[in-house]
Amino acid sequence: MDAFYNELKLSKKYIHNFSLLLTKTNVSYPVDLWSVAAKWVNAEQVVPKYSPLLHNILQKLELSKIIAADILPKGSQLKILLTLEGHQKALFKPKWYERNTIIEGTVYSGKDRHNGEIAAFHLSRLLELNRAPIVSGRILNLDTEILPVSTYDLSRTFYKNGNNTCFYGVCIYCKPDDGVCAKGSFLEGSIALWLPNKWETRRARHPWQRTYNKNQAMWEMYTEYCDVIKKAKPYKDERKLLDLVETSVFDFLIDNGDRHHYEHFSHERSKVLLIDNAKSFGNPYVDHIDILAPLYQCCRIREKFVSVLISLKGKLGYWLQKLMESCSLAPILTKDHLNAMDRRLNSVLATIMVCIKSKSIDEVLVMTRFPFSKI
Ligand SMILES: Nc1ncnc2c1ncn2[C@@H]1O[C@H](COP(=O)(O)OP(=O)(O)OP(=O)(O)O)[C@@H](O)[C@H]1O
Ligand SMILES: [Mn+2]
Repeated sequence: MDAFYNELKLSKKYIHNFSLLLTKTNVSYPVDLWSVAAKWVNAEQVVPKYSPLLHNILQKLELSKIIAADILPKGSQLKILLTLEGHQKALFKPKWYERNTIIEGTVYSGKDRHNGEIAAFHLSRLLELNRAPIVSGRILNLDTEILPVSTYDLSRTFYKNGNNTCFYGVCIYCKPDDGVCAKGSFLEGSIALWLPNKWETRRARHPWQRTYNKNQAMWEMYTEYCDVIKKAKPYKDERKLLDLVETSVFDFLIDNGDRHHYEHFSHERSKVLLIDNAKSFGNPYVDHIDILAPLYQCCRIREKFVSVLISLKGKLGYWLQKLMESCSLAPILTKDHLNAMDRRLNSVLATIMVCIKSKSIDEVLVMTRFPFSKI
């Protein structure tokens, strides 16, 4: 680690105290936790850096009474839009795979990994990005908690397979012969807190989007692709590009090669949000280095983010596991997935080193701390 600090000429005074992320409070007075979470949201982040009430909000997601269940007419994957007591919306993504299932094929193969959605939320905190909606885990009783409060559009997709309750929902890829089945009535999944309506989101095509077919995308053919993107309108202001570089590191660590679009708030200073992280943790023995293309093609990255990465070197799996320990569905990731993240983090740091060696440290690291720019 010292070698990295020395080589990157970063000051060691920026020590990141990851144990503060584990702080919890026992609130003995009534607090409207949904309002607390709503007030956390601003153009730059969805959760604060340290939030002792986060644990209470995660628990509330796990335990709140469900007052309505509906389809979400967006996206290609099966999910349920829930309304929880207190009129809080939440998005449920069902479990399709066991924790140790290895997804073979392309980087975007397979169905959603609900545990990946949970792990990604905690990783976003650990990396101090704080831009992923709050996600916990929950086991739903489809027969008693969902069906009685379901809209017709959702309930008409329910069916039985033996003793198991199943449904196929409404989405681009949702089909009657491709439903998900509970064990009896019980279905595990991730549950994400819906962002407040006043924070309107916009969707943009990711410049490093895959073609999802045998043809190569522009970014796969031209090593100078970043120079073209830098001149395009949304990226002339470098902040968005630096957000996408951070997103690429985040996605490489979780092995998400499916960020075809990204979302941000309509607010002009909005950072890129980390919504939809479920196509992750498919195979712990494979690293898809091309997910890092925004990093190695642009060779620009915020220095503050690099200092977090260095502090996590060799400890990323350990800390992530610690943050996820109190989740009701723990363990969330197998040891192999946690190890894979540490291995991938080393590749990220090596990539940054290569950038610095081929350019210069000042060209690669973007200073964001006072008294530097506001990027
Ligand atoms: N927690 C949330 N708060 C607010 N909006 C959300 C939240 N989660 C998802 N959305 C919205 O719902 C859309 C669909 O969700 P998501 O991307 O997770 O589904 P998907 O089926 O995997 O989509 P795709 O097929 O595009 O990959 C998102 O693009 C976003 O606009
Ligand atoms: Mn998706």
